[in-house]
Amino acid sequence: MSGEGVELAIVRLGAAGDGVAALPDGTPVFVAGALPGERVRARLAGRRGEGLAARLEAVLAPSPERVAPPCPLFRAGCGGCALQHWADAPYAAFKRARVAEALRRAGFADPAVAEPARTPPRSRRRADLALRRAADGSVVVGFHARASAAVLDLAACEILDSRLFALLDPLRAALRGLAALRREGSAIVNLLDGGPDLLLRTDAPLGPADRAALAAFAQAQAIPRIAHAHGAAAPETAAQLAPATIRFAGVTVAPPPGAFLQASREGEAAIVAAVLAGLPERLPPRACIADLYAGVGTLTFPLATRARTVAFEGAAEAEAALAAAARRAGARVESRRRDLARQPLTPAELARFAVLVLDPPHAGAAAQMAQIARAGSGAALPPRVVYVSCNPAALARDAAVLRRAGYALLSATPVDQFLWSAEVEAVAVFARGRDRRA
Ligand SMILES: C[S@@+](CC[C@H](N)C(=O)[O-])C[C@H]1O[C@@H](n2cnc3c(N)ncnc32)[C@H](O)[C@@H]1O
Repeated sequence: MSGEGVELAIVRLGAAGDGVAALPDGTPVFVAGALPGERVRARLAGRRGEGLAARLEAVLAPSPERVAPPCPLFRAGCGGCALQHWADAPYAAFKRARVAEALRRAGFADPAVAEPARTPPRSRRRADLALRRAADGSVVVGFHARASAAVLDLAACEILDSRLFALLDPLRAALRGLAALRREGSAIVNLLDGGPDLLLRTDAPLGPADRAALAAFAQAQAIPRIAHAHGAAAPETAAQLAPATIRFAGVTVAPPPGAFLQASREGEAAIVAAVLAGLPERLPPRACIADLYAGVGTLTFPLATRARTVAFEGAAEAEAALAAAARRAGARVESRRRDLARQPLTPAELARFAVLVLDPPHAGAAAQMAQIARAGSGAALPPRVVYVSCNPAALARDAAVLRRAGYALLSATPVDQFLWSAEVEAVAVFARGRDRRA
């Protein structure tokens, strides 16, 4: 069947942002670049999950919601964006619907889902870029092409913060002479308060000449820190001109190279605002908040302005950065390094907290949710849960556990942090027991 040309009627958009049609036998077909309501010609290109993938060849009847994509690389297939060709109103409604659908799947019949909090173009302050050395020795720096291992050179970009985009040309020039980059690598760049923090991962070790070149590059571009890792090894600092720091609720944190940050300042602000709005209006003086999957403290320090907060994080370097920042600032924060997949908080541990905040990775918080399920609906559990999700499928699974444990859904706020992608984040607030009726 692969290679066959077909005409398809697109009925909806799938979770990855592809148009979805059905073959006469009901098999779903996923067509990147096609929009709901369109009739398209496509070529079948192999299996994809339960269905088939197809390459878009022509839009025979375009949707009135189709718009000209703002970035020239979008048409070339850059994987940084999936939905630039869709009008803003249906695009925003799609993001909201993904969150509503996840909560419905969790068993909340008519979920109250707010309009998405939006983030502007050119505001992405964290990017994981692929590096490929070309045959002529030049280095391609960019995102992977959609559904392909190829890397598209980022000659234009509508999502990256312009300060990061401006760094790409000098980065290409610096990498051209870097012996440690033989064929391929990656660059994670985080825009911190003092400038871009760069973590380069390459396929050969760094020699003395490379170190000198990176130091000169850092100097010329006012980059506070460049770290390097060879393959999967732990990063080491290659050049440091100034402290690499970022502030959360007035607390200065020194994150490790490549640390997780919310993707944009605006996204972080929207998530923090929704998390704080999800706390009970009045917290008793001795109330304690648990912040699970705390990273370097993006949510912890804002939460600590409202009550004593205990942060749990599995990555050693992130937890150490959070703990050191809390100590220096004298914040109402206790920090614990803990692998929550192997050692989730038990029902007895959870019972001491007035609020449980969770911001798990993409896979969700299955082990932690199993503890909540184990506690049963009569057990003492935190009366309030604030769940920060970056994956509607995981939200659906985890919210279903909360519902069965007696939690009601109070609110849900989608956050569109990954502009023009199909991703959507959300802050969902749940309450139980007396708090449920408050
Ligand atoms: C989505 S990030 C959230 C970080 C932080 N809340 C923030 O807003 O920046 C998820 C965090 O979970 C941590 N994590 C992943 N798996 C974990 C585990 N099994 N136990 C504890 N932490 C884990 C990651 O290191 C990462 O810091």
